[in-house]
Amino acid sequence: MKLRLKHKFAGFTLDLDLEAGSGITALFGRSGAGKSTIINAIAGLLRPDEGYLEVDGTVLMDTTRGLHMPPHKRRFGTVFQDARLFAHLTVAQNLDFGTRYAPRGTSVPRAEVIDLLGLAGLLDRAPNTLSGGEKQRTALGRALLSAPRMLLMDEPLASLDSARKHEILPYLEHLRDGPLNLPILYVSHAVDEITRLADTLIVIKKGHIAAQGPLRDVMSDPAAVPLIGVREAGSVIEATVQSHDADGLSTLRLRGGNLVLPGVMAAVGTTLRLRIKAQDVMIARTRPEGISALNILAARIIGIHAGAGPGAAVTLDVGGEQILARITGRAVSALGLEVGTSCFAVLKSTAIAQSSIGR
Ligand SMILES: Nc1ncnc2c1ncn2[C@@H]1O[C@H](COP(=O)(O)OP(=O)(O)OP(=O)(O)O)[C@@H](O)[C@H]1O
Repeated sequence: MKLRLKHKFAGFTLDLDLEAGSGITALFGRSGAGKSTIINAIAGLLRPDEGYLEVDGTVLMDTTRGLHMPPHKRRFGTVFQDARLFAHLTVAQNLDFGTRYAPRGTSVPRAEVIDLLGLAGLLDRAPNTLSGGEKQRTALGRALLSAPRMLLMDEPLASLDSARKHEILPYLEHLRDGPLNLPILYVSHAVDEITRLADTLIVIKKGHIAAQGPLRDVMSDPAAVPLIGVREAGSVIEATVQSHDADGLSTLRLRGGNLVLPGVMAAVGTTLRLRIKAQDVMIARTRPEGISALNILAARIIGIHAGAGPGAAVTLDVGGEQILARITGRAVSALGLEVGTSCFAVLKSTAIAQSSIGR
């Protein structure tokens, strides 16, 4: 789905062309970058001084022509930070409300949505008896049942505590990978959430697109480090669980070797995505010995990007997989690192947090 969006307010302008295929397209950016305004503008909830919105060649809004398609006709399903359920209706009745908005001739199988979101046991409950995660699942179900052309989600997990967040993430992964094939535009400022969920990443800065592309490409692009934030930046790689070992560690196979990590819950054979923060990767010219770090991967340097400060982002090729390391410029000089240098990436087992492991 292609969107062309331009909205002008006093003191703030949104101007972007974005493309979102099926799966999750994450909108990421600093506070005030314009992420929520983009969601509200697409949904039709704003009255800008000047505004234009085109979706797959159809103009939904053009203030120069006095055109402003109302929100319910735009066919976008919305889920916000607060679930915004109808308090006087049960979960089932809230879901009915979604169905009522589905355009004639379209329908999303209700049983499938209830099953996908685990709502079967909650249907008779009132919203004030639900946990935060259950409320969000209901809001998501209601949005899905309106048969939207796209789902707009604005920080849907931001008001949940960490346990509730981890309870709902698998539902979002199933929605992403499931049969509904719905494009989802997903706003979050949490990098761990985005690296778990997104297929495509769009970084917003001051109402414009600063970077966009497949999640793994943007995350491993050294130029994107300042946009993501130096502490959060890092590559996303795929690895397959090979064994769960007797000492509580698990061995994962990636293209360029094995990783040994704690706390991996997935079954042997499962392919997972892992975020490896650039600041957790060290580089050695020769294979280190007598070192406690269990993960030592043979690598070759394919890019060095000096930062504005003392840091440098080094892109490593590890068996065809790109891993980003953030080290100091001083270390780059001291080790004589250049593009083409063969080296070793060194990673502590505990460097990859449970929140950085997704399906
Ligand atoms: N109706 C409006 N009139 C004028 N300025 C607006 C209007 N709506 C939003 N803005 C401005 O747009 C900018 C972006 O705000 P927005 O809430 O979209 O950012 P955000 O990226 O979602 O931030 P956060 O992560 O903090 O929610 C802000 O400077 C805000 O003041």
